Amino acid sequence: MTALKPAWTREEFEAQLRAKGQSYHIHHPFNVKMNAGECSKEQIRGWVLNRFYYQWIIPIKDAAVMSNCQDRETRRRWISRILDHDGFGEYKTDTECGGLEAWTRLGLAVGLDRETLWSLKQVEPSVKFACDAYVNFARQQPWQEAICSSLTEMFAPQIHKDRLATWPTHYPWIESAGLHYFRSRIPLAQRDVDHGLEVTLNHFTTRAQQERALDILQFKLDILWSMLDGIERAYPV
Ligand SMILES: O=C(O)c1cc(C(=O)O)c2c(n1)C(=O)C(=O)c1cc(C(=O)O)[nH]c1-2
Repeated sequence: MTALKPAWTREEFEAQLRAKGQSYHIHHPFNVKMNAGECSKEQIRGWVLNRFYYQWIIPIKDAAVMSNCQDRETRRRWISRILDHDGFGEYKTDTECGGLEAWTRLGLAVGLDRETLWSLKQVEPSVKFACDAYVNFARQQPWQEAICSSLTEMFAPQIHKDRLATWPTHYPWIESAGLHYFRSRIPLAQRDVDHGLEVTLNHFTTRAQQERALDILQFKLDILWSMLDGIERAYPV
């Protein structure tokens, strides 16, 4: 009989989750190429167009998390994620416009038009399947597991900062206002991660549960990685 492994402490568990950053899509060859200034206009447009589908599903995924969540305090905090992306009110400020609109501005800045983006018609099937797998996971699994899967956001501030640091030099043809989305996400991602980690560290407490959390995070990392695989294949040059 194998002895039960002891649970990791909160600190050890968080370190294990953070160590998963080594398979974040920041290391995907397409992302490395993009931030090294080696992508063509077509490749940048292809990435923006396909990544729009991820932006599209995020608020739907967050609504799925809420629909499964029995805890009012969690819902009170989670709801802001939907507003972050869909916006609210009168479209008077960047915050009211929301992330989908900011991503649209990025699309316009790289030379795509709104109709092409919002029709979703040119999204690669493999990118669509990968994103839909994330929504389905949130619909079908307990809300704590769906929240754990959002923890790839731990690694997102760096990828946004990399784009802000490299794109203006490498891709001067992109109007700088188009990069607002990346700037806006840095503080929001930090707030999301604080909440996501709190839920995850509180919920997954036995060693078996903690290992399950690592598998969930890997599943989400694989979604992001496969999206870039699909984009790289569709836009080879
Ligand atoms: O540009 C990126 O590489 C990237 C990655 C991720 C992520 O790690 O899931 C998110 C975002 N951006 C992002 O902008 C965003 O709003 C977001 C929400 C979530 C989530 O899982 O709920 N991930 C991400």
